[in-house]
Amino acid sequence: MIAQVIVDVSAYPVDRPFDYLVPQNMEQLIEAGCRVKVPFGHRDVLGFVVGFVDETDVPQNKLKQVSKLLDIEPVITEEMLAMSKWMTHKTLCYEIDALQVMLPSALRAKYEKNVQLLVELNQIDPQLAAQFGQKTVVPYKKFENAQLLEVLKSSIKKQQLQTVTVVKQQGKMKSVRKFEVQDDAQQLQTINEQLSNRAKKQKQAIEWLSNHIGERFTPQELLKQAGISASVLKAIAELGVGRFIDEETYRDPFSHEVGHTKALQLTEEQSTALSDITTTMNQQKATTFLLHGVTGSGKTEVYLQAIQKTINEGKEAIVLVPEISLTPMMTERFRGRFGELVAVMHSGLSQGEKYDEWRKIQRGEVKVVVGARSAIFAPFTNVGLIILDEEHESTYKQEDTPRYHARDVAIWRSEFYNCPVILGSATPALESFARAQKGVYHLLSLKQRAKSQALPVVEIVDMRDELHKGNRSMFSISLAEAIRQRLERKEQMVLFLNRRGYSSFVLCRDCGTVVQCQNCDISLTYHRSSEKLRCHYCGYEEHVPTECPECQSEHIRFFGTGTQKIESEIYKVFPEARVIRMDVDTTRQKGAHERLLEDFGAGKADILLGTQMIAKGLDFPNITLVGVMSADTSLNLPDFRAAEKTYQLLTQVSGRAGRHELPGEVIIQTYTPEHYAIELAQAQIFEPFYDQEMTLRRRFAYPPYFYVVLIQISHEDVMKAAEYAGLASDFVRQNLSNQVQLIGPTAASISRIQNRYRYQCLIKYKREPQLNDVLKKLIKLYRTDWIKKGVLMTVDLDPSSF
Ligand SMILES: Nc1ncnc2c1ncn2[C@@H]1O[C@H](COP(=O)(O)OP(=O)(O)OP(=O)(O)O)[C@@H](O)[C@H]1O
Ligand SMILES: [Zn+2]
Ligand SMILES: [Zn+2]
Repeated sequence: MIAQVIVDVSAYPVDRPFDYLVPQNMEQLIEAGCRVKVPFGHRDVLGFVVGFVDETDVPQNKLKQVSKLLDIEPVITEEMLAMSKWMTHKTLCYEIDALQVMLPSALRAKYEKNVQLLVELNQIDPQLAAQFGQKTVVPYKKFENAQLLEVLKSSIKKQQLQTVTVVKQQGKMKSVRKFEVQDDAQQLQTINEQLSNRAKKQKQAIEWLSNHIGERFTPQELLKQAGISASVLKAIAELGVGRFIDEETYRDPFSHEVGHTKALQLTEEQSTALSDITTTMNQQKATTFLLHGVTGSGKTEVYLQAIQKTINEGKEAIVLVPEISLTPMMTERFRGRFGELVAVMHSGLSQGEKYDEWRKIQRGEVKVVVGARSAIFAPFTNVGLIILDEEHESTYKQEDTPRYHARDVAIWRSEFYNCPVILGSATPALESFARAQKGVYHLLSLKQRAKSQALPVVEIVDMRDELHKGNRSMFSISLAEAIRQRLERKEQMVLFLNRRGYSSFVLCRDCGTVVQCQNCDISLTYHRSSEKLRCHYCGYEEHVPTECPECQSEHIRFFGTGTQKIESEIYKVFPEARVIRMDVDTTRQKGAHERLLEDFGAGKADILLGTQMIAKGLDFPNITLVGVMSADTSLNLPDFRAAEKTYQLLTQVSGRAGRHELPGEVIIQTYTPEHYAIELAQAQIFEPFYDQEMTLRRRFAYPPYFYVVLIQISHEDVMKAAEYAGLASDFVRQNLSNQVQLIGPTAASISRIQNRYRYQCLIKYKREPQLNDVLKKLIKLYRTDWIKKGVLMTVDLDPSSF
């Protein structure tokens, strides 16, 4: 028996299956999709068994044996093996990368395998039973050493036993150091009385702590709440007032219970959409739906009821949400409906937690997975529905190899299972809407909000006028007035800071010029500590200018985009306001995201201030005002999708207002009110924006009219980078048809990153049957030759920006 193995070595000549002899004692155990260890060169490497052959061209004396079988049940299903072939072709990656991306990182890391007893000991094979003794979980190694793997495997098939894998956590369990006040009030009093009156601070501390017996605090909390310093704390701990402990912080991925929800009575539009979807389910037809519904139209309820049907039929559903914001609120809505049947997968989970969720999916213990991009690889084997919420989000595209788009994987899987895909959004990607227009996708529209509320009224404020009127504050007169009203009426509001693209930059308030790096096509970042502007890509620095390089105005200054700065400004202007700030700083801690939103939902603050992470998915009844501090920051990105992204963001964030009974209002502050993306976001109707943007895409030959491929070449030597970029583009030109538009080689929009010069060529094409083969040959050239000369090349068949 000969196994074909893809080995974990990313190098060109290795990107194919290798033949290995399967030792006799492994023949009954090994299956396609199992991981193995095989000798490669002078060492053992990890590999995946992808198939078996009877004969091989490898001469007998060169044929090596599989050294170790790592799984007796496959971790990669037949479906995934087929998918990895497709992905390798579609994204031009190594097959090993395609296989690895489908597995949780725990399966690539160190782990320990155990075998667990599921039935009474006397029900299983006596040889196996002997290994257990008094225990119910014993190391897998014991069975391996006793050469019992075949018996074990058949016993697992009968569900008498199961393998359980414990990830060896890198580093220790996470914990925080806390002070636990002892719980004997009497004793505290005694300690206090015995203390000399001179130890005033210690006495005060003990008195305060006497009201908190048995409670735990971090030293920081004690300092903040009771003014107890570290040294005082140490002293009283020695007296026996309490003790320091390490409290475990990571537990359940869900921080609390969720109440159960029932299916809502659907609106007419919702039920039409749902019935179109269920019809294709009944017909077992792979159909991709674009569910285009205005913000607050109740797309989620449509998802929930479609999933219910999927579960009723004994099938499974995959729900993707963008990593950035939806996870806590969204997962709650799914858990509220489907309870224990839901697994979650997002980057906030520890490696071990992720692996546990993955196992629940693999064992079929859950029926729904809600997760970020990589959850599209959930190892379900009877998928009945796949949903991509906010399908336009660029995070669905992986920017590293394998450069796959979750939407493409979803459609591939739906064809495998003959089930529907729902792409949902209020602001679909242009590509998706174009496909729906052409009938490739089936368009479903929700034009009304679920409770037939009006969309909020949007006002655009020209910040240049504000300055000319003498208002130097970061709040326009309109926005300040609107905030004041909400505070009076005790309604809630969202203040949104568009930080996509850059953090803090210098902007001329007269003409709107932003100071850019002289080497890179990117704005410079302001650094307060050194009072300098620095380029985050190439390191270029300059002093903050005193006048505008374009119009010589003196009104050029650091534009305070930091949320902290806005927060302190709010407190200055509205001292009574209660603010919750949500940005990378305040959400770093696990669970912080949920907690802040919960507090806001419970009315503990008037203003939710934040960045991208608050733009979507929020559904709070009391929000009646959304303020956008500066709309245009994302328009300056070197990206053909900059306008589209800005429009999407503004529409999404506007959609947070007035979703329930109270009407909503939106105020968008901008320095470029005349830009169509901003003007059209005011109306919140997608089609006019779509038409206008499509006109431009056609004129400049961008997607969706043309497909694009981006080839990037980098080298430490600028001449070499240019030279190889030239070779790459010549190669493409000579081998493809003359219908292709080739742009470049040019210096990349960010021309140097970390001392590597970057050149790029852009291929635009409509139909090019040879494309993949030609690119494969180019990659071969690179992997066999150029790479040795210090060149790095990447090929992206669907770049999201360039
Ligand atoms: N049929 C219905 N009857 C009553 N309320 C509904 C119905 N469908 C949805 N809702 C409610 O309307 C609100 C908006 O729905 P939902 O959040 O699902 O909209 P959405 O389209 O996903 O919005 P967005 O894209 O803006 O996040 C929610 O509070 C939801 O509970
Ligand atoms: Zn630079
Ligand atoms: Zn200027």
